[in-house]
Amino acid sequence: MTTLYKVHGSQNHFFILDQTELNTPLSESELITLTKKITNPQNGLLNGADGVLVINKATRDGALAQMRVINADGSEASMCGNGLRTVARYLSEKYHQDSFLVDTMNSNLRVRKYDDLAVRVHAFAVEISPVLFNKEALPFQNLGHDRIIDQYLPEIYPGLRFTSLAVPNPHLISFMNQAQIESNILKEVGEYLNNENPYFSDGVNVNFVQIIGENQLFVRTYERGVGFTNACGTGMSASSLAFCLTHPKKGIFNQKIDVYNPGGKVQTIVHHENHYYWIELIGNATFTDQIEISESDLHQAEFANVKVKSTDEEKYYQQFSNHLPLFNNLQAN
Ligand SMILES: N[C@@H](CCC[C@H](N)C(=O)O)C(=O)O
Repeated sequence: MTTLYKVHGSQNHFFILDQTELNTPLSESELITLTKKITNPQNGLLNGADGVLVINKATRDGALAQMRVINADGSEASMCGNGLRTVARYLSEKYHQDSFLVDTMNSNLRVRKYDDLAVRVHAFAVEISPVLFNKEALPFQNLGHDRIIDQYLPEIYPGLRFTSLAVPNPHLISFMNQAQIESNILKEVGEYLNNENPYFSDGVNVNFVQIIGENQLFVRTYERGVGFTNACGTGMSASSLAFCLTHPKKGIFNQKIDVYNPGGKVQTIVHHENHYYWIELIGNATFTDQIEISESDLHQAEFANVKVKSTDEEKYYQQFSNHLPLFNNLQAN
């Protein structure tokens, strides 16, 4: 038997699979089949999820373990901010360390245990980097720009200004008012750019942002490989950097920014050091369920005989999020 964990960061839900605990790790095709099946909101396990976070032995020196991110559609993402917080917690409890490096697709990233946000709402802070703006890194084409920072892009949506950056997964960000953020525009743009299109050939995570006040944002995300999600950690981090760059009177470098989302709230700190940007993402790492499954059922993505044990952490997370202020009709509480 082995154990899977159902977890969330700001209600961005994942299953954690620790391949180092298995006698035979899942093959690539088994991982994709498992992810597509277990994350399905209708027929998956525990109402599905946005992806599977896979833990392997580290491949880079200095890291405690490797994290891979498999999106719900079976594609692989280079990073996942909300997911990294939950993996950081898992590894912290497994190896009894509070501060360490996690090996991700492009680099080792720093993670550290953070003060609980409320009673039984455990939190971690994680590094989001490297940050890239060039069109090859996203990638984007046919837009007439090498970098997109606060540009009108009528090809994508008339009247909106966009900023695009990779952290290192790709994001397209637009600042807008409450009516626009609550409208159907995100669905339209997100679906268009995550299907065959002339501009973002690998798809892109689309983040629509409402400025609430100084160092305060609300972010709504259409996620590549997933669709609408309650929260996207890399998206909220990329949006915070775009905020500091394009609205410097309200978004301040090196200060905490409150980032609200339909699933709760995180905080970010945008750093600009030696000509490099990096973002610290701070938020909950909530473990809702522990799932016992036999290795052969795991290899076959068969869930009929699993044993699920729920924790009490969701109740405490709900108490925490019920006390957050409401800014629009998109928030869950
Ligand atoms: N929700 C994640 C981002 C997951 C990756 C994304 N779907 C992609 O393909 O880039 C987060 O919390 O950062």
